[in-house]
Amino acid sequence: MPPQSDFEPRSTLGIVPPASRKDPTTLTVDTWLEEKQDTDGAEGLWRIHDGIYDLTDFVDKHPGGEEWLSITKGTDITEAFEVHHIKSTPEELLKKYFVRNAKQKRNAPFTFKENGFYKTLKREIVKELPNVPKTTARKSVIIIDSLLVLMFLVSILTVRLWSYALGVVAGVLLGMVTIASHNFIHRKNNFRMYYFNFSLQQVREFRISHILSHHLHTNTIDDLELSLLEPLLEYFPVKKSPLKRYGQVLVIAPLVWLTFFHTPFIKRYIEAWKCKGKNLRITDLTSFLLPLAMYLFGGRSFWDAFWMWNYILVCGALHFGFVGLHAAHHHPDIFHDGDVPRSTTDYDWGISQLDAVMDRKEITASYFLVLTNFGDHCLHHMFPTLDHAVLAHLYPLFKRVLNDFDLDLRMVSQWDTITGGFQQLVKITPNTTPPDLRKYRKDN
Ligand code: HEM
Repeated sequence: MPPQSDFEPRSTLGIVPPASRKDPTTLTVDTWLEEKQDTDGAEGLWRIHDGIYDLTDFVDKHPGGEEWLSITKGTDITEAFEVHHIKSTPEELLKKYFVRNAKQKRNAPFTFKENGFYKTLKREIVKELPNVPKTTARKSVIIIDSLLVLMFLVSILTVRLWSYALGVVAGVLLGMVTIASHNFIHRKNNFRMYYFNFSLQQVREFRISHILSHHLHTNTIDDLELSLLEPLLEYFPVKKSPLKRYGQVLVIAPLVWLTFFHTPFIKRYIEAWKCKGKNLRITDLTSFLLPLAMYLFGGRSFWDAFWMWNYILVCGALHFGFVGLHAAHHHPDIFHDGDVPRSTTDYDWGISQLDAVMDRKEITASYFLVLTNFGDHCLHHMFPTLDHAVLAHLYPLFKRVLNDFDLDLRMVSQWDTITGGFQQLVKITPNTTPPDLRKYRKDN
């Protein structure tokens, strides 16, 4: 493993972060992918566990889409490979592309042992899936499509009636559509994933920062969703002045939520100017369908529609930012890199997810809330290609496997994750013991 440099926090998991982690002026999803090539020991090809694979001839044939493989060339895709496939066909196919054993140790301590927690749970899920009614996933489609239509109608009415109150409703609908579209981004390309672009964010960037980084190395120094918030919001338990600790909670956090949609958009276009548009996609144009409809059917000038669209974006960003950052990952009892981990050499990836997630009782109780509030978070992290409506059927089985391994899914209240998020922001002392999952057992 390459030596760790002087980053703060030093990863207690032994992960070497990308070189530009501490430099917000250069850290982007693209520099992260590029710099992973220096730390992952993939020898210019694709690394899975300790094998090097040449997937060049397979990239265009990949049933999940070409993009997943083309953007990850030169990196370690172990976790991505393990969690995005439910059946064993990809493993069989992979053998054909083996080139040699890797020379370097993996830059992460996560393992997927056959009899370990994650692989056992996956095998049980494969057995259970045929019992889930085929029509289950339709529920998600009906909800997201209805929300989308409502969002367009309310946004147009916001301009027609020139109502800032209605703009707040349109913003909340935009936030909900954005969150619900996340259910579709983890799979092979499909048109509903582009609903995400109405928020000015971009599917391609999200697939890197959220899916390939945050989902796989959650709350570690390699989690781009945390690094991209720094130095404004620091969720890792690092040294901070009192001004910074409380300033983050009272002033900076609300400002970050308000600009959650505009900031990545502006950064993307600054980057596009530098790289001659290589980071842009024709599908990004979907972002502008909402303001176009507001202008065409709103009955007011272009600038009026433009102004109201931005107002709706800010309201939607506030909703999305607040919900997203208080959904599941931040609480003093949740593992953040810098805390003492469960293991630095043989850390079952599924257990690392249990350590980095808390689910919320009120949200899990309603499927509408699950889809629009990043619910069923732990199961979704572990099986991201399964529709959220399918995940709802898997809880009895999940609980059984958890019991067999004497593990727990921490179920808390929404209030706990909101207050926990703020407590984590002011926290400066790392936890000296690994997460105690049983602490919340009585609440289940
Ligand atoms: C970065 C690594 C990879 C990612 C993120 C990824 C992602 C995906 C996704 C999202 C799907 C569609 C699943 C769905 O919509 O239900 C898929 C399907 C598939 N992938 Fe991959 N993949 C990766 C690497 C590979 C590799 C290396 C192979 C084999 C050499 C492979 C073989 C397959 C096959 C055979 C399917 C269709 C069958 C199935 O879903 O089990 N993938 N992949």
